[in-house]
Amino acid sequence: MPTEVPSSKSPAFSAGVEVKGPWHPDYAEVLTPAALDFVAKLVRAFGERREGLLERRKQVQAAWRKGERPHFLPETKSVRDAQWTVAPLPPDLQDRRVEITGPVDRKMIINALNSGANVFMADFEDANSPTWDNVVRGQVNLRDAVRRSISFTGDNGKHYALVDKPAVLFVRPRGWHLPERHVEVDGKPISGSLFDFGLFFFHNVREQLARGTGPYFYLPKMQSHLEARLWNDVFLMAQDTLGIPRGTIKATVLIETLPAAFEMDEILYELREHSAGLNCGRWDYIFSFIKTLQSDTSVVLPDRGQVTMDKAFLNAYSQLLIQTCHRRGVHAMGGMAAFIPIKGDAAANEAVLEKVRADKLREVKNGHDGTWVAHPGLVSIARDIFDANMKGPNQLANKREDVRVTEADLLKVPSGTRTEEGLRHNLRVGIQYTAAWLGGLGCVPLYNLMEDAATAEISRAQVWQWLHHGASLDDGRKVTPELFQTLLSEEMAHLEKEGVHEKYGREHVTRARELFERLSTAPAFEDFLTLPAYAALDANR
Ligand SMILES: CC(=O)SCCNC(=O)CCNC(=O)[C@H](O)C(C)(C)COP(=O)(O)OP(=O)(O)OC[C@H]1O[C@@H](n2cnc3c(N)ncnc32)[C@H](O)[C@@H]1OP(=O)(O)O
Ligand SMILES: O=CC(=O)O
Repeated sequence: MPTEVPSSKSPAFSAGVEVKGPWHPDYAEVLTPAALDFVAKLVRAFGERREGLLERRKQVQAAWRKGERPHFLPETKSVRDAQWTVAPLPPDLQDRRVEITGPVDRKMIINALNSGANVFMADFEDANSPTWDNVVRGQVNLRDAVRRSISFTGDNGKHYALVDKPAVLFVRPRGWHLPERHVEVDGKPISGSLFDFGLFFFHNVREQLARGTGPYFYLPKMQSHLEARLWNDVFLMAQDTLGIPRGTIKATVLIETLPAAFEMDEILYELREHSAGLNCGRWDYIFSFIKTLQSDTSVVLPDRGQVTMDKAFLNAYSQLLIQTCHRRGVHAMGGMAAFIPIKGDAAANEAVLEKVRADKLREVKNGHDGTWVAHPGLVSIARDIFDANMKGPNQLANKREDVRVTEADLLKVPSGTRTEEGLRHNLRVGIQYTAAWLGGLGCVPLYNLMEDAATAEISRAQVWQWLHHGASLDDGRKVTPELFQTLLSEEMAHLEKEGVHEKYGREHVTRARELFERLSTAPAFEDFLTLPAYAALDANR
């Protein structure tokens, strides 16, 4: 949680490097002049290219709006057809059967590293609200975690420290679209990705190598292999600058946008010296499916709860991901079941665990090499399924040559119903999550599900889509602005009764409602919820 930020002076940074955020003495551990020089070097080398790629996203989206569709690229056919494999992986990345994820909160980092999972992915992206304090303190926490000196004592006196064999650490920096406005280089806010990656790499790479592990990353929300090429070039410069051998960094790319699913080979190829495979980021993928095909009236999805991994388009993408990774000799990671344990209701809890088991069983049988869980209470559930069905450390030998996935398979619109309750659920979840996020919490339990930026994006994108296309509900009514306003008022009253205003702060709920309403009713689809939300986030925290 954010802590009070006393005012004290920051050190002098090099010319052109400015820290705009409030200063706390604890930050001095990571916001050193040398570390920020390193980040600034990356920003100066790659900032413009990043901006160009973000501009390219806009142009490509404009073409999709006019009816073009993502497709396998003719110009990279030779990459897809050729025989090549990615560089071998270090020993501690051979077996990744269970990975836990979570925000960069100090207590949660310790809990996750101690959870018994093979890997912990510390998340500056979907599970983190990027307040200044969260992102800097997150770096302090990870620095201490890498050195195994991290500890924490809760208000209740409970003390937390690391076990002897913690999980292997991965870090997910923010996606290319997100800025870090509290640091400027040459008068411009910098990239959140380069800030998160650069600081972590600078402070920890040597310590990690000395401890027999390495700098491992998850790379989110990429839309093309050109964006992967940018990451690869960042890695090369980062390693060269610190005198670290090329290929030391390993990164797993989340395939969590629809266009990226058409460029999986190409993404692995760009990163082949640094690749640690691909992961099915299913929640963002569903969001991206809506976003990419936003203007197509025939692509109006059913209730969020019905868009499950057995739907044809999701099944096709996960099978193609497994086939692609195994052909290239690298791990194909499964995704996140959003279920979390239910307290105080044994039967409901068992039902949830059964759903998680079924999800993990589907993944391991398809050939995934590991999977994600959102909560320590699910580690053993996922492990038992993978232990029983995956005999070696991974399934790289299972080439899945039987898989045939076409462009049409990846674009197949899922069938199902749209209901008033589905619409209400999206309103409740979208507004509550945004309120929590504005208060500094990037991941919250809502109605027995883990909700983070990716799942909230689905909720708000669906509301926009249903309104924009005047979608029909199962009872024959159309989703009109009037119906939206009626349900929104009722749901706000419902949230008040549930105590949400007290829990997340009245001001945050009010701002979340305003934001949600504006994005839902806007004529044009907003690319990311977190961009306008970042503008609404208190810059002094
Ligand atoms: C779509 C995607 O991008 S997925 C990746 C991003 N999402 C995530 O990483 C989800 C991470 N999960 C979470 O943040 C949490 O599980 C939540 C917010 C959903 C629920 O958290 P809580 O309400 O605290 O759950 P609960 O009360 O059951 O937690 C019990 C204990 O487990 C800990 N815990 C829960 N989830 C995690 C986690 N993912 N990592 C570490 N510790 C955790 C809690 O801190 C708590 O610890 P304590 O008993 O020592 O106080
Ligand atoms: O980041 C993961 C996802 O499912 O989205």
